[in-house]
Amino acid sequence: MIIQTEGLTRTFVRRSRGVRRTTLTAVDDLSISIDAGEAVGYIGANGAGKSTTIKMLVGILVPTSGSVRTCDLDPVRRRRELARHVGVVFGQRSQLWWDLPTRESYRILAAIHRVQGTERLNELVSELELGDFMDTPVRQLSLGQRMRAEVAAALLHSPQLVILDEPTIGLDVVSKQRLRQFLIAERQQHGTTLLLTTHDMGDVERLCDRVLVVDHGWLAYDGSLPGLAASVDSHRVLVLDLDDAVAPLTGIPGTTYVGSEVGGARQRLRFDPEQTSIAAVLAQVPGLRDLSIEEPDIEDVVRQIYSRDR
Ligand SMILES: Nc1ncnc2c1ncn2[C@@H]1O[C@H](COP(=O)(O)OP(=O)(O)OP(=O)(O)O)[C@@H](O)[C@H]1O
Repeated sequence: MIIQTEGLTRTFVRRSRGVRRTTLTAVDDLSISIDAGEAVGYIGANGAGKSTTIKMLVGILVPTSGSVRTCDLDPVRRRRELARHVGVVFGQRSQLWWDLPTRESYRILAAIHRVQGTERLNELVSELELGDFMDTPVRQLSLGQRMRAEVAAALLHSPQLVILDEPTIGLDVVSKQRLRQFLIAERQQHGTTLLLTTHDMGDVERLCDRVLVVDHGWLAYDGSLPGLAASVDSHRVLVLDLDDAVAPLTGIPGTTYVGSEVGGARQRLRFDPEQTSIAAVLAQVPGLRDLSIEEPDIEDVVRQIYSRDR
């Protein structure tokens, strides 16, 4: 097991107007297990408790109660040893030296982590396409270049676990794609475990085979991405193209009429796969020319989970 938490909880005491104290539970009784080689998306609204969890996983923050083990170590007591097994990328914060040429940061990091030889660095430079700006000071890099450089910095010591906090924030489509492809390949080649927080559902769809949703500090969902869609009211929608414009197709069992276009020649019906089958619905549709199915939009699904009351 790479990450194991049991009842992990962290509270913060806040003073309002200097006198009254309120206690905020940022992470609430979190129990999760993540196996070696998994790729897990950790998602939740702003302030849901994602960063607080990550800080406890890497030993920056001490839990109020409960237990946590990362790479089989107690992160607070064995923080330095843990750093050898974990790479962390914080989208907003840099671990590179701003005024030095990019390559110098790698030289320093290689010394800190006692990385022998240049084989790993060469691999990262080639796969993340860093070659063109290795001699450029970090502060002059574009956001996309810098993010790739950050990922290389976090992975230079070949960590077992890579934690990425908003790795694709602000990146253009091509840079996002490149970074995602790199992470997929890194995981395949080295069996690296990935844990990423993101507000970009594309990251989760492309990179993760498991998703954890945290809501006000507690775990609202743990499972696959398709399962997440099924866990809320997210029925699929049948889009029917008909030979002729007809009156709204209301009243087909197991379906709800959503709307029509082209004067009624295209109609949308929401259906619940547990109540009816597509075949049964189509048997009642006159003059069907074409058909498509709209899957639930994952952003909508997540929005519904966030807005759900506890
Ligand atoms: N050092 C602190 N002192 C007091 N409250 C804190 C502290 N750190 C975090 N919090 C509070 O704990 C809650 C969880 O914060 P956290 O940063 O973990 O959320 P997050 O899910 O990472 O949010 P975001 O998506 O905005 O990064 C928030 O209400 C935040 O204000």
